[in-house]
Amino acid sequence: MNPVVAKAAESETGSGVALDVTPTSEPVLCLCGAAARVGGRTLWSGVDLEVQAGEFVAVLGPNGVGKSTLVKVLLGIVPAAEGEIRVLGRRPGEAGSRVGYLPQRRSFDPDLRIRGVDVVRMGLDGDRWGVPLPWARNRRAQQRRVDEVIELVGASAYAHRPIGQCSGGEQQRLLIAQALVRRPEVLLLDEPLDSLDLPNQSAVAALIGRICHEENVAVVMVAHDVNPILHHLDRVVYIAEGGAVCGPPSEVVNSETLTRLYRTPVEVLSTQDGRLVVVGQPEAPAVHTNRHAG
Ligand SMILES: Nc1ncnc2c1ncn2[C@@H]1O[C@H](COP(=O)(O)OP(=O)(O)OP(=O)(O)O)[C@@H](O)[C@H]1O
Repeated sequence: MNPVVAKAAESETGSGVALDVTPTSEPVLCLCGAAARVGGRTLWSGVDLEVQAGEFVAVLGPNGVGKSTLVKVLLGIVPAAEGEIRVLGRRPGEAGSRVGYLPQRRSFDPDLRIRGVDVVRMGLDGDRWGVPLPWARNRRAQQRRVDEVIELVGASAYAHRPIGQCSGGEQQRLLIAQALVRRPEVLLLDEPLDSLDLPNQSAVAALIGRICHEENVAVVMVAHDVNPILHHLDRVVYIAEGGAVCGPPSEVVNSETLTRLYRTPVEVLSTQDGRLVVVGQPEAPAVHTNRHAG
């Protein structure tokens, strides 16, 4: 269930057996025997997970099982009921801007005049109510970073338009830019593909995969549908009433494991190009309540 972190290779020497320990980096996220309880109810327990820098991990499972709660536990918004949680070697909530967060999607009012570039900038100075830092040198550096991250997510063409006039996919890229603007080492994304059409789902999934692997950012992403992200993923965490399973997609995303976890027949098919397709996975509801706030 838990990925192997420490690797020790035994090598024969003339006088006996020596331990040649291969150095491995510290995991950026670590849950050990973690449990979450809300409203007096245990949502999940016994969750073991380690995430390394540059790994893309999806949190999957049916509605209401506690996927967003897992993200909130990592953020320190919801305290873990049991177990040990470390985020960049510290307790949840203590790593500050080293952790980027994109909450579950809220749509922007079409009449909202604030520009995409301003929304991205709020990732830098939102805690100061968008009032820029006074020093000109800092302002220039901030502007450069805002431009850079907008370029990174491919939003330059529309970043100066009012965000309410941008499409759902464009808004989502700008929000990802906002979450990235402080160069986080960990990015926590709560259903960033929700309510996007299929081409946008795969474009945004590819963007997140690229940021994760090229910028060495550890990404934990809550998702309902594994298909758009499957071929970018390093690991998945499946939570269901039957428990939680962590592992590489091929070990977790298979008919037997998912049928057991979902307690309903789920079939995983393999396409000619080696991609997995999940069929029969319980659908997300058409309407989401806004209980993710806070
Ligand atoms: N503060 C709270 N008090 C009581 N119950 C809560 C609280 N927050 C969440 N819950 C409940 O905990 C359960 C898990 O919620 P969570 O949002 O983590 O699930 P989820 O797997 O992300 O769901 P979805 O797929 O529908 O987004 C839900 O039944 C929810 O109603």
